[in-house]
Amino acid sequence: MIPAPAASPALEVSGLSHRFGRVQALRGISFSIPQGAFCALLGVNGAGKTTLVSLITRLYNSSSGEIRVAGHDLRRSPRQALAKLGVVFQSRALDADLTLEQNLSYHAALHGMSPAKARLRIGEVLELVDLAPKARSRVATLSGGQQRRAEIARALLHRPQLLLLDEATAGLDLRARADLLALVRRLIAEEGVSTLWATHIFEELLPRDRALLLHRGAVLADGTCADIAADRPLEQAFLTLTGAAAA
Ligand SMILES: Nc1ncnc2c1ncn2[C@@H]1O[C@H](COP(=O)(O)OP(=O)(O)OP(=O)(O)O)[C@@H](O)[C@H]1O
Repeated sequence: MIPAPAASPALEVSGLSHRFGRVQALRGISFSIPQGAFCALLGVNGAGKTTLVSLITRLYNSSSGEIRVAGHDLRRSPRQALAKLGVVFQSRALDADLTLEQNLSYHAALHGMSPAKARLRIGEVLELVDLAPKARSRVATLSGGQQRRAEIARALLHRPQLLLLDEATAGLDLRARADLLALVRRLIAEEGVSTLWATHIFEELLPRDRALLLHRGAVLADGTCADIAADRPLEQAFLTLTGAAAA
């Protein structure tokens, strides 16, 4: 294995394509996310967001192109690349009948951590997501927002450099959404974790946030929300851009 250069971007995607039978879901897309950055992934239904997330998590193999996580090529060094990746899926990955601590111990063991290391790290991640007092609570007894934070704690166990969140705030109330987003922004600032955040909720984004707008499998815009919005509300810019591209 060739060691990754120290200052590699958290994620580099180049010339990535994928097709499902006759449907070309991604058409040679390229972009990169530097270390310690937040990037929103936007696009109408069917734009290719889930396909992109599935290729980065190696659920599917791409037909062509390259994905590098923290400098590690996902095809040639999958173990090293995936070790740098934490994922929060839309669906739940924690067992609701077990306590938070039991769930995290199980996932720490999957990452090959010794019980002693796991205990330490579980304490750290629960502090990070403000759930330390809930360690012995069954996941089923946590609120929706707490459960999403617990999922983030799970995703952080192995100290990833890139956190991938697929509509992590879907179904949460306004307060829980704001708290979750504040947590992710704190992780970026304090832990240097980069984030790719797939969302349909524009109010979550700040003008300075980077956004990648996918449309029909291609990158339609890549820049700050302020640049993409160009003096319009972001939502209106999104509708105009995707409408014009569809015409
Ligand atoms: N398993 C599959 N088999 C066939 N076609 C698929 C499959 N998964 C996705 N597609 C097609 O690939 C294209 C991209 O879909 P994808 O799910 O990546 O979009 P999306 O941006 O995630 O949409 P949404 O916001 O609805 O989740 C669409 O045309 C979709 O119909």
